[in-house]
Amino acid sequence: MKKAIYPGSFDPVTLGHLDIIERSAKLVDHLIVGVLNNKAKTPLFSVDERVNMLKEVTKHIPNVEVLSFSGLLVEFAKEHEVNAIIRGLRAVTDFEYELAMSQTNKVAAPSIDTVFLNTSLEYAYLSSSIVKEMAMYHGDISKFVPEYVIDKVNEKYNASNN
Ligand SMILES: O=C(O)c1ccc2[nH]nc(Br)c2c1
Repeated sequence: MKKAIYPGSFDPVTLGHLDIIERSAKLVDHLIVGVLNNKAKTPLFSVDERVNMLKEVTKHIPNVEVLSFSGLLVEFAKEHEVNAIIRGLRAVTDFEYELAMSQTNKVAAPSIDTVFLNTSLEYAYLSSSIVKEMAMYHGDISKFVPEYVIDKVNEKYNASNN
């Protein structure tokens, strides 16, 4: 059984992330979407909120499981006996960091390879940070995130403006 993990912060999940998830799920028997609970950062959404949004927007994909994790990705990957870590590459600028991370992870877990998927061109510019910046200034984010996520993001900024 081929298992992979697609890790990220997903703060919030974007259409770019969902594109990678849908395509990755076709490549393996089971895909874990791993939501990083990074205590060093202050995300807009709690880890539970991010997990719940991902569960909702991936419920149409039967072989996808959404889990959160703290600490090292490779330890979580070993614990779940995955064969591969999947990462999306939007542009050349992503590659330097991703290459360093994949090489580090390979040393830490030689049995686990990192597999890169090119982000679809329509989402190559997209990031969670851009979505949050647009929403902060009440821009239209409907082309950037799944429909279920639109209101969740806007509520965060409408609440903070009151
Ligand atoms: O949203 C982000 O910050 C982010 C970062 C890096 C990324 N690579 N592929 C995708 Br989709 C992607 C998204």
